[in-house]
Amino acid sequence: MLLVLVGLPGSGKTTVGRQLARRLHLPFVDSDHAIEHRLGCSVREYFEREGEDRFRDLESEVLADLCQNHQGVLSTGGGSVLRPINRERLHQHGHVFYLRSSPEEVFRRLRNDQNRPLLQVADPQARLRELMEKRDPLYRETAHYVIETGRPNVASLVNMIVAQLELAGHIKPVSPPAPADRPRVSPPHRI
Ligand SMILES: Nc1ncnc2c1ncn2[C@@H]1O[C@H](COP(=O)(O)OP(=O)(O)O)[C@@H](O)[C@H]1O
Ligand SMILES: O=C(O)C1=C[C@@H](OP(=O)(O)O)[C@@H](O)[C@H](O)C1
Ligand SMILES: [Mg+2]
Repeated sequence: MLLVLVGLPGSGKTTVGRQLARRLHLPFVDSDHAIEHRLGCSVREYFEREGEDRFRDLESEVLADLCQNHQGVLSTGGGSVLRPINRERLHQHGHVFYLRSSPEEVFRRLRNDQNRPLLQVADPQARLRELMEKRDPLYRETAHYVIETGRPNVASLVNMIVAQLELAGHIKPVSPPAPADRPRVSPPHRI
């Protein structure tokens, strides 16, 4: 089984994907990490040195390989949906979850992050709004499920994905998370 996460940079694909894999006892891979492993340098470095087209070529190759050979959770890079062939492959091989975040929310998270080459511009918030406008339909086209990442923390998002998979009959009901992974509930709501 292949579970795929797509969404804007900063929507939580890497973080949520890793926790989801841990929860379901599945192998985890992030396509950007696989690319970095092949290159021996960071995505940002390669992107800036060789340009976006070269990066997208490599990204397509790595995604094709992972769609064929990886079983478990696959967190993608935010631009994985740009090429139609990637969208088709991901949709066909995986159960795809779109972590849908607003540009404002993502901006708050990534304000001080220098690893996203597309956001190293004078007005990253405007850039994120452009990315959202262009990519939201592409994420939707690729995905089987849309998960709104508004308020929930990482553990709650993992729970939502697990619940969707159980409901669709793709996995058997899994045991509740270990205490450390459980979403925190503030005291007035504790039962
Ligand atoms: N649901 C969430 N709530 C709060 N912070 C989050 C959430 N998801 C991710 N983050 C934080 O946002 C940042 C970007 O997350 P990351 O997983 O790298 O996103 P992506 O892989 O989609 O670019 C990280 O610092 C991460 O800890
Ligand atoms: O949105 C994009 O085009 C990109 C997102 C990045 O991954 P994250 O979505 O994990 O930040 C990374 O693949 C590269 O910098 C390009
Ligand atoms: Mg990531």
